[in-house]
Amino acid sequence: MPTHKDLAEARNKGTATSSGAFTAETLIAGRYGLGCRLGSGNFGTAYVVQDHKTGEKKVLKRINIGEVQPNETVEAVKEATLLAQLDHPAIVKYHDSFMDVEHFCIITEYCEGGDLDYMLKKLKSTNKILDESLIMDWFIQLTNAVHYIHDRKVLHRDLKTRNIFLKDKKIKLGDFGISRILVATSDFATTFTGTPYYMSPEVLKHEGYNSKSDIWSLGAVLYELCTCEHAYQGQNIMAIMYKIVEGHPPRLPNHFTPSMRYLHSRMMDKSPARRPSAIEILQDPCVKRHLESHKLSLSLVPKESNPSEEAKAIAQALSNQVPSKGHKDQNKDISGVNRSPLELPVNKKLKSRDKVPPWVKEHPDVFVGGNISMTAFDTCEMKEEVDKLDESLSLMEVAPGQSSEIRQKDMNSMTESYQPKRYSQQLDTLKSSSSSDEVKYTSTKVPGTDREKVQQSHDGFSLFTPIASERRMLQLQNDALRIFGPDVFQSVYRYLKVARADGGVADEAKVLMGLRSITQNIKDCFLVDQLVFLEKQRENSL
Ligand SMILES: Nc1ncnc2c1ncn2[C@@H]1O[C@H](COP(=O)(O)OP(=O)(O)OP(=O)(O)O)[C@@H](O)[C@H]1O
Repeated sequence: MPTHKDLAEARNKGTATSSGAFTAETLIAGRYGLGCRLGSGNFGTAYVVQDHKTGEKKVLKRINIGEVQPNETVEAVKEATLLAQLDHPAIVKYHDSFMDVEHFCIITEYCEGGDLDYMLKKLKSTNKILDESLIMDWFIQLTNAVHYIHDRKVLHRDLKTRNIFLKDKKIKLGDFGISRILVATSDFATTFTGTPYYMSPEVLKHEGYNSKSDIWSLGAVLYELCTCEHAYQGQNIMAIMYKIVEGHPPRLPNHFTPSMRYLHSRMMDKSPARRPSAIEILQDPCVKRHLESHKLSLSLVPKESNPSEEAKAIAQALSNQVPSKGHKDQNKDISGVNRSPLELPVNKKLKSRDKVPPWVKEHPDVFVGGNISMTAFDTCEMKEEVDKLDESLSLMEVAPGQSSEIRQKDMNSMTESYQPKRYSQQLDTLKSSSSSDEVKYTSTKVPGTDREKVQQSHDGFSLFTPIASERRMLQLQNDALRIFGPDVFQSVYRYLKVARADGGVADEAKVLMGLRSITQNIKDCFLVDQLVFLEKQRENSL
């Protein structure tokens, strides 16, 4: 099957790829002729299809969901229908969705220019960068799209250059809502999918996703447009996560105008409250100046339809859907923004391997989600990274004495022993405090003290609580205990606690060597690594 690159090359040469021809035998849903494979992502495979009704080229995303319950199918299609209501020139149009045996299929607009990630990598390889004026054009189109969805109380949640496409030299924000449909059912999993490069500090700390988290990601995309580099670099995913949460946000290089650099610095402010909203960005002097100088003011900012009516319709449709058991407030994002009640159990394969550990069975009230699932983040990207590190490590020549010296030193300095933590008390408090959608303030008990911490929604749009973080820690703890057993888990935990004590900047090769001395199952050590990371964030916040 030809890839996107083959397609692009064929396009440039004005030829068709051999398997790019549409054939009658592969007519899908009685309407779409299967064409070239564009590529595969975390959840499925994308193809170019030809719509036999309209003659247009479109994209088919085929997601293997295994066996689903009929009601889940209905919910998925309902959700997709709602997303189809979004209509904006800078958003990839969502046309259709249907079930095809074990696949959930989504039909979207085709963007022949490919994605920005691919384009920027190509630019980088030829040592080129984009012109500031073009960057501003694209950035404004993107912000416009983000403003459009936020206006309708919908979050993107997965803004990244791989989800931004080019069509007729215009920007299209794509995979819109795909992440809403594709992530596993557990609500906390939704904050931890995909690549970490664009994730805001609050998302990585599981403090909640809100509209300002999309703005952070938009800032990371702007950085990439300006430099052809990710905003954060690191040896592996954990290193990147620590940098995002504990380091200083990156700044645009000096050759960009001060006003643009300043705007970008506000978008990547670690405090969500201080980040501008999408409309504030569009009103920023730097944006206005660009629009004026290019006489683009009206053409770039589309005429609004009736956002509040549309938002109401979307909210209404979502609230008609039955939330999953145990998720009273599941339909509402903590920011009050619509989120899918569906967050469909698409990742059946991943979920099925996760058996509920006895500890959870004994405490069903604690485990609100009722199921345990690894997210795409855990299973795909992180493991890919570990594989890469594993490969590079196996090629490294290490003097035998060296690793044992590290092990001995690190092990000797370990004093903390792992006590299985029970998060139930905090969760009970939090559950009751989060039951109302109108809550603007919430108080939580600080573990181990009789103090109460009051948290406040910073702009009336979002409410940060540590619920998701607590749940995530519980999930990680149980998963790791189940996989490693108590003894190995304890050793891995103690080792990583020391290794990450300095902010996660330890030499990853050394860390891996140390872990190898404890277990051969390096991949799953990252469950413990995440647990240590979240515990550290919690300690820092107390
Ligand atoms: N609407 C579209 N128009 C043109 N190409 C597309 C479109 N949607 C996806 N593609 C291409 O199809 C390929 C697979 O995309 P897909 O969205 O399935 O995964 P991804 O974006 O690479 O990863 P992820 O799972 O993280 O979203 C990518 O090369 C992408 O550029």
